Amino acid sequence: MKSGFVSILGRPNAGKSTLLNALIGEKVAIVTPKAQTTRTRIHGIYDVPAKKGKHQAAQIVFVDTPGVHTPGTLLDKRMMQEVYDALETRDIVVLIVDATRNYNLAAPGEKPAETENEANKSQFTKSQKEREEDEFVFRLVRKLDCPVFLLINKIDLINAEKLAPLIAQLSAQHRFTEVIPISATKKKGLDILVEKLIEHLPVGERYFPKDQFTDQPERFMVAELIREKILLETGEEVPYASAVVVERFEEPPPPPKNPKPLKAGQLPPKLPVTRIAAAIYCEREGQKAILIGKGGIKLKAIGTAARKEIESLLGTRVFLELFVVVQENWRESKGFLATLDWRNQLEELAKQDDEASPPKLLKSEVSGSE
Ligand SMILES: Nc1nc2c(ncn2[C@@H]2O[C@H](COP(=O)(O)OP(=O)(O)OP(=O)(O)O)[C@@H](O)[C@H]2O)c(=O)[nH]1
Repeated sequence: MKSGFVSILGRPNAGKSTLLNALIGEKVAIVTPKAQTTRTRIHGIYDVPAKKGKHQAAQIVFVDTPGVHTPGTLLDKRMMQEVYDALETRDIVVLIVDATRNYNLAAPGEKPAETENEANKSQFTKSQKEREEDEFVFRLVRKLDCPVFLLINKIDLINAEKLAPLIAQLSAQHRFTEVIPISATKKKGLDILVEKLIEHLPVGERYFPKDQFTDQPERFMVAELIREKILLETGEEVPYASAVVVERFEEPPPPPKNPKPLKAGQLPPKLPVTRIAAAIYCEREGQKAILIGKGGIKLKAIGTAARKEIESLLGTRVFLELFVVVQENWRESKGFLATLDWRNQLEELAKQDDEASPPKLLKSEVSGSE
């Protein structure tokens, strides 16, 4: 069989996480219309059976990455480090671009052209920044020594006649191994993508068990689902200044192995309950007030929406308690950012298990529960 790592690279909002979820067929990464939704590398594992006349069996480990952007805060720098790490440990890179955007790129090796709209300073800054970031992404892929695919995403949103010039323009940026137009939401072009990826993957054994679809443990997916609802429910700077840490995750006891058959008219027993407490961190009192909302209405909306999804993820009922904590300037705190990293949290939990003590609760203030 074939196996290997495929890193998904692109600007914020290009559709990386949507593509990952579409390929895996499960919600592995959260998706929102807001840029910079993804903050860490996330592995989605796709075990593909052989298809006669098309491809052999394969295990493709897709690595979703944060969107490539100019770092402002220390958090941004860490997000970009996640991108670089994903580029180092890969067999293939897929660069995903948004077909609805305009690309005004300098040719490889050429100095970027001057921006056209100097009269409108805010417009200037935005388009200049976007162009610089686009050019940076293409420079990144030009340094790679592995196959790089260009995926032109969101083709469901553009007129067909726009596609050929876009392909021609972007193909001039690099000698891409494949250029494939796709729609991640409509699942268009994904079969050919998988087929071509398998063609270019090395021969090798599975990296993960056959039935595993992500390396991300449940409790961290739970934290991400809560963060997704914060992103969807709040505006302005709140989504970017928020972080979620699951502080308590109490699974119900396993169901009896040989349950008694139900008697006529007897209702099935209620699903067991998972008890979860999570802290939502923000940077300022004002953000905390927004997150809680008048009379706790916002926190309740976040909790309700998150609970529903967590229940379907875990297959149990869920009691979800949310806390809002102000941690000033956490995006610039090296120590705090390290504790947010779920891989570090896993190590910490493993240590606590060794010492047979209950999971440590971070200091937090109770603000609402669902
Ligand atoms: N119409 C359409 N929308 C898409 C498609 N792919 C993604 N989107 C939308 O684009 C937005 C961004 O998608 P994400 O998957 O979160 O993008 P991302 O590249 O992971 O974003 P970051 O986490 O910011 O790096 C969401 O609103 C998606 O629903 C597509 O093929 N067609």
